[in-house]
Amino acid sequence: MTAVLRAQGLGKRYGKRWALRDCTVDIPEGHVVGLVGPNGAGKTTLLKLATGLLEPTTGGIGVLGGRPAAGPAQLAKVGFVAQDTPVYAALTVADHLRLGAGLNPAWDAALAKDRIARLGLDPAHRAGKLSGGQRAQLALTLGLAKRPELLILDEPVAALDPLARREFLQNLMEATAEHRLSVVLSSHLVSDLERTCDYLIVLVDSRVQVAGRTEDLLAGHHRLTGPRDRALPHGPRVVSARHTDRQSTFIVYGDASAPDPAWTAGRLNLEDLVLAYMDNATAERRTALEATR
Ligand SMILES: Nc1ncnc2c1ncn2[C@@H]1O[C@H](COP(=O)(O)OP(=O)(O)OP(=O)(O)O)[C@@H](O)[C@H]1O
Repeated sequence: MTAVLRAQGLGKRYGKRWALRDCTVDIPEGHVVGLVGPNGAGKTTLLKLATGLLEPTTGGIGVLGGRPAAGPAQLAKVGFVAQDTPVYAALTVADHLRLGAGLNPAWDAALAKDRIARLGLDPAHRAGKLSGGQRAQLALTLGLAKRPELLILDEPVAALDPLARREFLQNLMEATAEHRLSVVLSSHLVSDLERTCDYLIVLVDSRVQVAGRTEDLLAGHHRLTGPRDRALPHGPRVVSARHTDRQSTFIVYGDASAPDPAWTAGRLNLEDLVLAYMDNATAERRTALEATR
């Protein structure tokens, strides 16, 4: 199966500071991939490397078997909606659709027209006069109507109200099922990803913390709760640890069927899992900082 995105030792540095480092992922096609992480984690950097808007400092990245932005055929296969959902302020909604039709060989005029009508956008309206959310919807319509094989969306729902957010994510899932579309989208909101994404990448402090199919990740991680003074069973890898005076709670990856009855194993939801990896990265940063003092 073709990898929709394959990165090997990928890194991007600005001056002395790494925006992304040691990124090795291999994402199969046909997924809605959620890229989640806090502000400044490196999400936009990874997405821009995938679209060819940035060149790597180290390593390499392949998208749908080609080099990002390598030529017209590669450009036609990948749609990208940037974080600020750029549109041309002086052009009308209809102008944007005409532009899309002129620039994209696989343009789906019916999809674009239908989506604009369903959103209640006036084709004669100038884009500069649309609300932030309406501009985002216009940019997203252009991305979908391009009929790419891979649609890359940087924070696509940030400007949308809750109803529009749910409808857009629903549309995305339908489009992936109908048109062999793969999607990579970034978000801060795990609740959005939980409903939509079947593949997850957690990025914190410029490094990929974990990546994989969400159902595999959820099946493989557990919460182990037990007395503070009791040793943790051997086997599973500890992702994060929290302690009170009497009790310890570990998020672990691996077989958590502990023979010691003092430990209780529980399942996680996606938010617990993401927060555990963020927690872990924060604790590591704190330890590294303390070591330099
Ligand atoms: N052009 C640039 N010059 C210098 N540093 C940059 C540049 N672009 C990004 N960075 C830095 O690289 C790091 C990663 O930024 P990036 O925009 O990829 O994060 P992000 O996860 O998308 O954040 P957010 O969720 O806030 O959009 C940050 O520390 C940022 O300050």
